[in-house]
Parts: sequence; C-alpha cells; structure tokens
Amino acid sequence: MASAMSAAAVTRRTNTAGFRVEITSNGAGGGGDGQDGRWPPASRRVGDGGGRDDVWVSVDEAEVSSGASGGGGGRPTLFRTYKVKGSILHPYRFLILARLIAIIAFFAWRIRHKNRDGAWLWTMSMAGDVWFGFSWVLNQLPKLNPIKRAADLAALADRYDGPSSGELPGVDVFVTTVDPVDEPILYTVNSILSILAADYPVDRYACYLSDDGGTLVHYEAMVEVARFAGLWVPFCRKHGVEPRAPESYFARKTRAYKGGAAGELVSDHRRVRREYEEFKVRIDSLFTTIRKRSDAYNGAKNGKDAGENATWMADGTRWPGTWFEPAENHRRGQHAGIVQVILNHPSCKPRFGLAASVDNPLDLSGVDVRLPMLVYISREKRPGYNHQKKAGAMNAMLRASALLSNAPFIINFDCDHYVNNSQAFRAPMCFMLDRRGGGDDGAFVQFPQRFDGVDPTDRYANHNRVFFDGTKLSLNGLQGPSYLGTGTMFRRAALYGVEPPRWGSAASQIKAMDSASKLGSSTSFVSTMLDGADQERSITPPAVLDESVAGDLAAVTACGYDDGTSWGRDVGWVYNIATEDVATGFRMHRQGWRSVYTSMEPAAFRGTAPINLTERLYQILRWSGGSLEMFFSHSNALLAGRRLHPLQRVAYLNMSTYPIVTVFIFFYNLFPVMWLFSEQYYIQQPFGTYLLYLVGVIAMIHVIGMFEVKWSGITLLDWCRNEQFYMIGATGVYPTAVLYMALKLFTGKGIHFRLTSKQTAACPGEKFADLYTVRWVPLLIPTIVVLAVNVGAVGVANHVT
Ligand SMILES: O=c1ccn([C@@H]2O[C@H](COP(=O)(O)OP(=O)(O)O[C@H]3O[C@H](CO)[C@@H](O)[C@H](O)[C@H]3O)[C@@H](O)[C@H]2O)c(=O)[nH]1
Ligand SMILES: [Mn+2]
Repeated sequence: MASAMSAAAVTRRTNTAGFRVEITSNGAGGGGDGQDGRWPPASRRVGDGGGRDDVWVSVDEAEVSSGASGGGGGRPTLFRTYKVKGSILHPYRFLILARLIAIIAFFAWRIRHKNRDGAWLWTMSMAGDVWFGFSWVLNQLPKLNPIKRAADLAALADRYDGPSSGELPGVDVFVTTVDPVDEPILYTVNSILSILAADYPVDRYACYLSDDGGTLVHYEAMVEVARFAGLWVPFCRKHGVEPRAPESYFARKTRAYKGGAAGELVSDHRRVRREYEEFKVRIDSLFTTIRKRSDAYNGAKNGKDAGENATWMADGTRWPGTWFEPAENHRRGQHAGIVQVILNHPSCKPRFGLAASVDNPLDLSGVDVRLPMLVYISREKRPGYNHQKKAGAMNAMLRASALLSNAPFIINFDCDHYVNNSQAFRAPMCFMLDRRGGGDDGAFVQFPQRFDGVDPTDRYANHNRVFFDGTKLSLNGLQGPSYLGTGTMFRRAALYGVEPPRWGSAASQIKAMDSASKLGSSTSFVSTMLDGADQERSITPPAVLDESVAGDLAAVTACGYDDGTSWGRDVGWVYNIATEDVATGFRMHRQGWRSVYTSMEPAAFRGTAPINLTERLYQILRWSGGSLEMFFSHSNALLAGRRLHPLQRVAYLNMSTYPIVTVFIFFYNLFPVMWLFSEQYYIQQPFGTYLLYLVGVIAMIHVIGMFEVKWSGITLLDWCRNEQFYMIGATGVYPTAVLYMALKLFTGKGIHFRLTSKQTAACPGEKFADLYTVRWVPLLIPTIVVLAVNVGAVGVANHVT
C-alpha cells in the first residue's frame, strides 16, 4: 500500500562545499547510475543496463527488424519495448488476485462476526480496513502490466546524423529558478553549462532560464556562464567528456575516455579546471561585485537623486529587476519583465576553433566552437496578482520561447538538476519520432529523478526508487507515467492543449481555436503556434531583436497576460494547485495523449534531494496536499471522459487520494487507549481467526512487494526505506495535508507552500551534517500525540494490573 508518494525531491547543502558526487557502489536500481564512470559506447542501446534478461523479454523484435530492413518506408523504429517474463509475471498477477480474494473473504467474515460489545471499535476498524483494502486496490491494479521502453540511440543516429539524413527537430530547454541563495547559484550555473554542452545539434536547441527572483546576480551569472561555456563546451566536445556539468565532472574519480585526442587530455583538463575554479570565484563574488559597483554609482549620483539605492548593471544602467535594497518597482513580487538574449542563435555551419597558441592553450582547431542560444527571462511581477509559482513561470517561458526559437519539443527541469548524460536530449526524441502509432500521440517522455548527495543508506527515502522504478514504470503498460516536474520532454502542441492527432491534426485544431479568449491577446504569439506544432521542424532563428519583438516579449511575459484566458487550465501548465506537474500531465492523458517512461544509463538527469528531515517533510506535505487539491478540483480523475484508460484513471485516483489513509492509521494508532478501560474490548472476535487473516493478508502484500523488487530491479534497502518513510509520512505529514484540505474546502483559502530550500547552515566540511540537524517541525505533532498516548496507556495499564 505504500509508495503512493508523489514526485521526487530536491534539496541540498552548502554551496561552498559544492556538489560532491559520491562515488559509491550503492548499485541501486541495476547499475549505480554510472556513478562509477562507466560509459556505454554510443552504439549501445540505452536502457539495456536495466534490461537484464532474467526479467525482461522483448515484445517488438519483429516490428523492429522489419523497420530496420526499410519495410515501412516512413520513419524508422527508434525504441524497444520489453515486458516482464511469464515466469515472474504470472505468479505476480496470481498473487494479486489471491490477495484480492483474501481481503474480500476477510471482510465477509468480519461482517458475519460483528461484535456485539464494543461495536464502535468494530465499526471504526472495519471502516479503516475497508479503506486500506480499497486504497491497496487503487495502488495495485495499475501495476499489473509493467512495460519497459528503451531508446535506440544508434538507430536515431543512423537516421538523423548521416550525410543524407533528415534533421533532428528543434528543442527548447527550460530551467526555473527563484532564489540564488535558497537554490544555490552554483547548481544553476552547472545546470546551464550541462545544457549548453549537450550532444545535440547546436543550432537546433535553445536554453531558457526563468528567474522568478528577478535578481541581477542570476543575470550576470548567465553572462559569466556564456563566457566560460566558450571554453567548457568545446572541451567537452573535443574529449567526449561526461557528465558535462563541470562540478560533477571534476569530482569524478575515474573517467572513461571517449574523445579523439587522449594525449592532450591531461593538459587540457588541467587548464579547464583552473579556469573553472576562477569562474567559480567570479560567481561566488557576484554578490559583492554588484554591491560594490552599485554603491559606487549610487554614491556618484548622490548629488542629484539623493537617497536612491539602486542596483546597477555593468553597463551603468539601473537593473530593471529586484534591487538589493527593495524599492518601488524593484522588489520581490513587483518588478518589470526582463527578456535578455545572452547568446544568440548560432550560424548553421560549423565554426572551428583556433589552433593552440600562447593566448589559447587548448588546441580547438578541429572542434566546433559554436554555442546554442541562451536566454534569460524574468517575468513581470505586480502586487495583487497570483503569480502561480512554477506553473506561471513555465507558461511565460512557453510563450516567450515561441517568439524566439519556437522549437516543436520542450525539455524542462529544475535548476538543481543537470544533464548527466550528454545524450539526454536524443533519447526522448527516439519516442517522439518513432514511426509506430505510439509516436505521434505521445505528449511527453518522462525520465526518473536521480539524486546526488543522498546519504548512503538513504534514510529519508529520497531516492524514491519504488515510486520511479516500480510505479511509474508500470504505467508504461497503460497510458504512461504521470508528469513529474523535471526531466521531461514535451511536444509543444500538447502543451497548447491540442488533442492527439487521432482527433484531428494539430494544425486544424489550432486554426479552429478562438485564439483571443483562449490564448490571450498577443497575435504575434498566436501566429507562431502553427509552426510550433510541426514536429519535423528545426528551430526558428530569431529575426533581428528589434523594438517590435521586444514589445511582443514584454506582452507575453506580463503578469496579467493569462487573465481571462485558458492559460493554467486548458493551455500550458495548470494553475491553482501545489503539484502542477501531476495535474498538467493528467490533462494530457485525459485528452487521450500517451506518455512514456524511460531511463538511460548513465542517468539522463541528476539532481539533489533534501537530506534534511525538516525539508523532506515539508516537501512531502506539498505533494500530499497538492494531491488532495487535485481530487477536489477540475482535475479529478472521476470527471475525466472516456479517453482516459480505465486503469490509468485508477492510478490517478490513487495519486489524488492516498493521504486519506492517515485518518485510519491515526485511529489505529490510538487503539491501545482501550487498555485504559477496565472491561475487555476486542476489535474483532474470535480474535484468533482475526489475527490469522491479518497475518495472511499482510504476508501476501510483502510477497507481492518482493516480486516488484524483482521486476523493478531495486534493492531490498530501497524497498524497506520506502515502507519506513511511508509510515513517517502517513503518521506525521498526511494529517496536516488532510487538515489543510478540509480547511481549504471550508474557507476557500489555498495552502501556502514553501520552496524546498536547498541550503542550510550546516558546516560545510562535514558530509551529511544536514542529516542530523533537526529543526522543530510542527508537522510531527500527530506523531508525538500518538507516541504520548501509547506510552501513557501502557503505563496506566501496567499500573492498574
Ligand atoms: O515561484 C516559484 C516557485 C518555484 N519555482 C521553481 O520550481 C522548481 C521546483 O520547486 P522546488 O521548491 O524545488 O520543489 P521540489 O520539491 O524540489 O519539486 C518537485 O515537485 C514539484 C511539484 O510540487 C515539481 O514542480 C518539481 O519539478 C519537482 O522537482 C524549482 O526549479 C523552482 O525554482 C519557480 O520557478 N517559481
Ligand atoms: Mn527542486
């Protein structure tokens, strides 16, 4: 019954200590995520790492080989599908059926043996058991048909990289950040560098950073990134470096060499490392640099604009975003919108670097030195508007990118995640471009979230392996995994609320849209939509960024743009919910779109998780609260039409009701209070048979769990941690989520959810220091009540007897 926890997580510790990448042999999930630096040759199929054949068998061998012989004439087959071997799948399904029968028998027996005395206890426990049984069914049924899908990178390369090949379509990559301190800027710059260095045609993707803080520090960090990328990216290309986030790369102990100039690696490496250290110093000192500069400008101006305390850009103009000293129109939640193209779209022809010389010690003569487009966006903020957090930022970015590059595909991840496998943009493309039916009605491809810096025994179940490798993978056998907020590739048309091609081409649907009321007032934006829906397209190199483009950009990133439109409901990321990700994916599934869950080796993306208990609990609160909000919203799975697969509906029901279990767990936990009464009460009589039933159904759930451990390839430890942390969440956090939801239903006020903080003041030298810093968490009140009541009851009982 566990594992209903939503999405996965992120937080991290000290900035200065950096992103230490552990080199462990944890081995969780079949192969340690490439942490040991193993690297499969480009021709190897991704995902095979987990596709051990004692569990998985191929189901599309025939289709794939007929595709390879050029049969279809159209697009090739670009991914492989596997199902669980019969020898595991059949007993697994049989056990699920057996348990279903067992719990029905159990309820029937209990009803036939209704307690006469202590009827209240019986009724309550019966209600609890019914809910436990029901929620188990919700959780279990969608897992009946686990399917694994693996991208065929070699086939993609054959088809799209050769001289006579078609072109890979364009991709817009979106990263969101809010605060340069809570979300340490070092992670954000690493994230951006890893994107700029990805192995994807450089003129066919663009990178967007959305900064909801509107700080000059972020903007200048991007300028520094653009400069350092001029060295970092060619270095990555020349030597085939992995991973391409410098902090993780330099932390790595062993590296397999993939480049073509092994002899120069040592000196190049040393040089780039030195430059990186200097780059980090510049990033770290941005706060002071900008402050000093601003003080100087403010001082000089003192005569005229006495008292002005502006924050100044390097070119001597006032920063339009937030200032160090908040002022009218320059504070959090109140500032102008900013869109700055930091790196322009590159030329379509390769540009090779210079040979080694005194000024440039790296020989880049055979290396393409172009960089992809990089854009900084901070949407407008005004008091009185609900800015809708991440969802609002994503929608503003979706519109601004349409005006600038308008790629038909979009990749989205959080600023604390980075591209860990340079092929990460190619792998999801294999699913989007596959010639088989599934290809065109796939709305998104979801990668699991993988994390660095989690303590080796993963005390707070941060890796969430049961959720990713089990629950999400099994949804592949239905309509596909839910969207998890990060590590996802989308089809742009699906984000616009268009229905899958079976119900009409994207073009005809877009033409039919009543654009002004649905999509807002920017005709320039609306006119990009047709192109944006064409999946074969590359990206649009932006025209000269003249006044009119700037005006359009300002319009689509303005805070009131969404007012009175379908944005946040039928278009873009969904609003008014703490877990915008699940709700946004749900809208697509409800329309009949499919999604794909896939993983690759080494992991496509990696991020950081909150190893501090306080942060972790608040994160779980946001997810569980958001999930209940989903149930009580237009995104309720019961309201969806017939295009939602029946078991997919069950999966979403589970995702939006799982915290309710806490009510019953709470009562069960208080049952020992009955020791306080002098008469004897029994939950159920005859008690012996009752116990036997209980032991039976509990044993079965664990045997089923062992089968899941087997097919998902997780470790026993992962499984135990999940069970443990489920109980912590269910007793400590879900009660608060349920209370919040009840409050919201009665008062109409939503929950204020805080950002998951990625940094605490723990001492930088000590590796998992944060694990042990316990801050007072009101969330734990229910747990403490339960503990106190139980200890008290035992004490009283002892005293009485
Ligand atoms: O006003 C805001 C608030 C948040 N964010 C960004 O949203 C992302 C996620 O926020 P965070 O507080 O780090 O949440 P997590 O718990 O780490 O996020 C998980 O859960 C969220 C849903 O609750 C998903 O959106 C995330 O992708 C998923 O990683 C980060 O990049 C933030 O910068 C914004 O852009 N604007
Ligand atoms: Mn995060």
